[in-house]
Amino acid sequence: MTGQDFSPKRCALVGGGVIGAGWAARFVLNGRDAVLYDPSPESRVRAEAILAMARAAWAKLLPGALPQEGRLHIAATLDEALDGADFVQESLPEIETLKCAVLARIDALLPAGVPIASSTSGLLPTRLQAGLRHPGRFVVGHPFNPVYLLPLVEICGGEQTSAETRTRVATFYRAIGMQVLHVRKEVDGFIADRLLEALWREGLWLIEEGVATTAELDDAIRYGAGLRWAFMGTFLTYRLAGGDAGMRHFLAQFGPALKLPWTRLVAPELTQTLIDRVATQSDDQAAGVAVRALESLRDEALVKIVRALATVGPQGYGAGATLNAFVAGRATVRQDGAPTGWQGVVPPDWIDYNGHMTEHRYLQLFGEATDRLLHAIGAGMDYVAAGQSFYTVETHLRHLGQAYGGMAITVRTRILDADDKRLHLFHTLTEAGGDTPLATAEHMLVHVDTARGRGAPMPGAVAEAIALLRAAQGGEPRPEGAGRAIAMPRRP
Ligand SMILES: NC(=O)C1=CN([C@@H]2O[C@H](COP(=O)(O)OP(=O)(O)OC[C@H]3O[C@@H](n4cnc5c(N)ncnc54)[C@H](O)[C@@H]3O)[C@@H](O)[C@H]2O)C=CC1
Ligand SMILES: C[N+](C)(C)CC(=O)CC(=O)[O-]
Repeated sequence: MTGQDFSPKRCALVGGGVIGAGWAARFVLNGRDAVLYDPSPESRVRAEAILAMARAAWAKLLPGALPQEGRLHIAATLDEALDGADFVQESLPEIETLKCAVLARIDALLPAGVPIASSTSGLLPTRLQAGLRHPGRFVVGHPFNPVYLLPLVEICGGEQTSAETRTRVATFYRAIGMQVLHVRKEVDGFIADRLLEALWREGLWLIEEGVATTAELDDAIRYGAGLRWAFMGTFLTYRLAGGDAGMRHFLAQFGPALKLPWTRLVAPELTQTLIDRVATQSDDQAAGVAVRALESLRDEALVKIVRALATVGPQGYGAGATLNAFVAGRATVRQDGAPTGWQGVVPPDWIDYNGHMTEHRYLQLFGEATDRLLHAIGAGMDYVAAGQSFYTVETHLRHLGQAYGGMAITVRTRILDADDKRLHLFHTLTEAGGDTPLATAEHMLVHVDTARGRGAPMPGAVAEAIALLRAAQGGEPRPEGAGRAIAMPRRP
């Protein structure tokens, strides 16, 4: 067994604070049932509030590709949460003794094959798994806040973690849109938190020394390095800072500064004076804006950054590439031969001054529906990277009704015709569950050898996939409106 087909349906969450509730939202939005246990009386309200925020963010992050939601259930006991669970994500407070005690109970209650992942920010998995009867199924899956939007998750196994557990958990995280970073060697704080903590230590020292305030430290990041970190990180950025000679010149020029006493990297003592100073500066910085409002600002910015990165280069870049791969991976073929088309909710910023979905969004979502069909016939991003693609050469769009903000809509795609170089598609947009077309789009696509920049016959596998889809759609009548041209109505 390789673990590459691991796809849990019922996920237990143990601990439902910031991180546990964030995981629950990601699971639910990916069609998994999330059963959360947290003795805090606030856990239900918090989990529902975080799910509502996550739902709003995903509607903007993935318009058209929203999966069918799973259910969120709040369990009264740990036993109830674990009953029938096929995956467990532990997000208890960062206290090793507490985690070990609860993990031992989880281990005792669960069948041996169910993986258990811990969200710990830096505790060593070898220590957390030491008291378990089945330590091989335990692994660290360290996420980043907000879990429902940031794709990164670090996977770190302990000495007894099985290779199968790592693969299974990584497979599952990828399937729910995450970017897995395997930590090669067990180390306190893993990779990302060691970097974040170094910055945080230095920041606290600068505050104690009176060099900068919390707001100034944040400005030093968000107007500069933070912008480039979103897509290149430190090392690729520094390669570019080395000019044409790249990293070698960078190291030669700036390496000697490593010997200078620039950074302290030693956290100052958290005295009451320092705590008060940091907290007061943070209150001033927030200027009375509530945490919820800051969270919604953060989510809006993250969604826009990731969507922008999805349009960089042929396949998207950084987190944008992860998003594209996630969306493409969701495109499958239904039993009736139709690719699972675009489905989602019309976001509020798609509405124009007439109160309807604005014109160019129709073309966007019909274009995305075309991309899903191309993925389904084996002509997705890998295909494009390998030098072949389909170009749209003609489009006819009809507006027959109105889509409004918040309306759940779907696009269904038909292959009308195909030959060795051409693909003739017809998309129909309806309200979800309805039959009345609100808009249709007819496209002619040509198969292209992109390196030579000219039309070329499709490879056999793609032609076969098209033939299979057409055969499956064979019984359906030709859609009304197919082949129509724009013309003035005939006058009597
Ligand atoms: N907050 C963050 O930015 C991040 C935290 N983490 C890690 O995630 C874990 C959880 O952290 P947060 O969610 O921030 O903490 P939190 O304090 O927001 O939530 C912890 C929750 O655990 C619950 N709890 C306590 N004892 C319990 C028990 N016996 N059974 C079930 N629930 C219990 C508490 O009621 C609380 O709601 C920690 O290991 C932390 O290091 C990981 C990534 C980021
Ligand atoms: C502060 N923290 C160590 C809990 C942070 C993380 O673990 C990751 C994050 O979200 O920054």
